[in-house]
Amino acid sequence: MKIFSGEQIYEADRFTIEKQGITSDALMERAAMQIFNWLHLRMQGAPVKIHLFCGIGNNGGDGIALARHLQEHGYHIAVYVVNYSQARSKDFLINLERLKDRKIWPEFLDSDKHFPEIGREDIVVDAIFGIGLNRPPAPWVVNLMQHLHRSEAFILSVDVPSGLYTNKGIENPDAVVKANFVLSFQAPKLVFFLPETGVYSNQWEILDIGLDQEYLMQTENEYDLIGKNEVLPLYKPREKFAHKGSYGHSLIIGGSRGKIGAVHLAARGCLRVGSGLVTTYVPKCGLTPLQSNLPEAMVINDSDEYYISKIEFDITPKAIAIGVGLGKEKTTIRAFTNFLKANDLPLVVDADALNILSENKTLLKLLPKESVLTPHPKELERLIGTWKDDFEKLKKAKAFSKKYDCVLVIKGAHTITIYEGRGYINSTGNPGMATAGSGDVLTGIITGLIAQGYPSLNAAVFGVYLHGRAGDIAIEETGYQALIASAIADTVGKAYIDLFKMPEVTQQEEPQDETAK
Ligand SMILES: NC(=O)C1=CN([C@@H]2O[C@H](COP(=O)(O)OP(=O)(O)OC[C@H]3O[C@@H](n4cnc5c(N)ncnc54)[C@H](O)[C@@H]3O)[C@@H](O)[C@H]2O)[C@@H](O)CC1
Ligand SMILES: [K+]
Repeated sequence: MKIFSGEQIYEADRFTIEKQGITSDALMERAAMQIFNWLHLRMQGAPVKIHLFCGIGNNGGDGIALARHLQEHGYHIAVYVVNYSQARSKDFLINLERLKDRKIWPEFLDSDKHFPEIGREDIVVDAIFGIGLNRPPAPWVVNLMQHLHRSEAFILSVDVPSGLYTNKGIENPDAVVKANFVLSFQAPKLVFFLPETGVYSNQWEILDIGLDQEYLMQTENEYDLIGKNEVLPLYKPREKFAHKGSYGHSLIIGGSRGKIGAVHLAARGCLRVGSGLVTTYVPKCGLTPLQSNLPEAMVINDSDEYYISKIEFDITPKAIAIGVGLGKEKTTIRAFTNFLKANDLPLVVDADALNILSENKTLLKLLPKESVLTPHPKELERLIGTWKDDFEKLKKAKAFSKKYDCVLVIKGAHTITIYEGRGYINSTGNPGMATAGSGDVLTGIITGLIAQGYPSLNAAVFGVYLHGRAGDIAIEETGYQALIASAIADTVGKAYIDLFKMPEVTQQEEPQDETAK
């Protein structure tokens, strides 16, 4: 699913209005109607008090129009205009008049003197700011936001949690509404997926307000949200007359004393994702545990007992992973450097191999084209330097990926894969996956996909998706806390099967009513 910038959404808005020959007010009416339908379907007329806090721009206009529909259906509402500016939008004013025509008189708030009482069981609709926020909210508006939070009422934000910018980070964490649910128009917003801003939109859903499909299809976007529909075209089916050699030989180099498990987990993910053959390259101490616990994997031994000291092998793998459990012994750094100088096979670089690269940046130039690097946030910081907010992080990550022609997989709640100036945001996974070895499994999965002939970028995007989906399926049995990395690897099969499951049929929403009287 495409993610658009704020400007692109405004442009889509203008384009739609012109092409469909409608007014901007009609578009606002669609938006309000969609939110109303969503709420009405769930509330079924329940006598819960709904407090609507509406700004003076179009986000506020959406809220005011929603208030009218709620009132017409007998809901118990209270409407407030958060009067932070006199520059009211045209469509806000049109809807305010419609409200007054129905004898609904909003309360105007313009200081922190009289904030309304809100019960814990009430619902708050946050339509204070939308994607038009362009400067910090006034202090009294920040206080109002805190008042909303203190009420502990359920907060439903319209389009975005008020106070979030679409193109920069947060200046004051108190100046953003923490939404329980966000109903966003037409396309998800990038801020929902970034670690600093994503926490303000706990759950979200997209409402289709009929923006022009042609515009949406043709507009080049920088970020995509990756779900089943996006990965299905990447999937390579197995051939009837294939043999294990057809699906590639993966080599996993890593491990050190006490960290052989990391190699085991990577190899396990690699096997489960379908690599035809998997060989591990480990210090001598890794031989017995690997051979006894993972008989499907072959083992090549380093000459050193406890550390990788020389990387030499006489096989020709189709993909190599390096770094899991590797450690940073001097002898290992030397071996890694020599390996990089000689190697031209596709690489997946993780963990200590990334740390060695960060400390010896000249080595980065030795990476083969389209190598996949899989840093977690701390490893990323060591590679690209610090950042002031997530937007700057993405900018720096793109520049790094361009400079070294590598696919950068930024691991997190929503892992983002960066390549050629674009970002692919993963939608699968859960907090249970923040567990030891989960990243090793991912490294193995991506390597196994490259070995099977997937281009690096596809392997990264698809691998991250499968890894997250496996975690999502696995927690159905284990819950978050008890999920361990080997279970993620062992559930990759179910994640594959799940790719071809039809979505369950959801309840039909009520038909739209676009008549604004
Ligand atoms: N195509 C779409 O997506 C549609 C968007 N609509 C709504 O329109 C919203 C955008 O509306 P607007 O552009 O009017 O902007 P907002 O309603 O987000 O903001 C209100 C206005 O206040 C001003 N402002 C910004 N920051 C301020 C601050 N800190 N203090 C005081 N004033 C400030 C700005 O000039 C801005 O235009 C969307 O988020 C959405 O809710 C809908 O009405 C329907 C169509
Ligand atoms: K809002």
